[in-house]
Amino acid sequence: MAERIEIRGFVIHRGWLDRPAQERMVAGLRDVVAAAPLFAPETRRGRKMSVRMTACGDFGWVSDRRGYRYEPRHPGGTPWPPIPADILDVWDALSGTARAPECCLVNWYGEGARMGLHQDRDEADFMQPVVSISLGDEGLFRMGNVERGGSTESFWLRSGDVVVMGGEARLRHHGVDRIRFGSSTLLPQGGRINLTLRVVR
Ligand SMILES: O=C(O)CCC(=O)C(=O)O
Ligand SMILES: [Fe+2]
Repeated sequence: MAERIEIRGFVIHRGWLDRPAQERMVAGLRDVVAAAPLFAPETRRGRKMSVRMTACGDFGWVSDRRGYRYEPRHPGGTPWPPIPADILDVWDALSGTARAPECCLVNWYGEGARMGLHQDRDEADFMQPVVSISLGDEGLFRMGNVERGGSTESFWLRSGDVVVMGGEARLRHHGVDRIRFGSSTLLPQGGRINLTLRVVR
């Protein structure tokens, strides 16, 4: 059984996926990335984010000088590939909602990549949780408040951990300060993959 840890309403299912399940998930993601190549999103100011991204499902999240938004197509023009069944299984087991996820955002953290503190608020219904799956290298996940600023708490997420951001945690600020590059042997090239499942509309 995976251990359940709750910090500020973020529910961390420690070790939810065993190693074979993680390996199968990574294999499925290779097909996703082949159909929808990773890209480096640009902020509105024209800076490249350090995390590389792609998505699967009905929508993917894109960020460029026109702003942040969900789109039904990859920046290359093709529709996003479907969400693999084993990823949907995690949502079904842990989301606690009857709705199906419409987006699985794929974040790839190489050496030195990070994600600043932010809220996930481009979705229409904040009653729907975001379910986050970690694969590969460990990442230092920081959890803050709904308002900007104030105290934060951090937790090292490991490969196979799943975080459910729902209820009071849904609009809390969170981010990834850094990864421990090379701490996991799951991805031969190193790095960390984070998947976030979301209901968009
Ligand atoms: O990489 C993570 O663990 C968090 C990712 C995240 O917060 C996001 O994609 O919105
Ligand atoms: Fe987020």
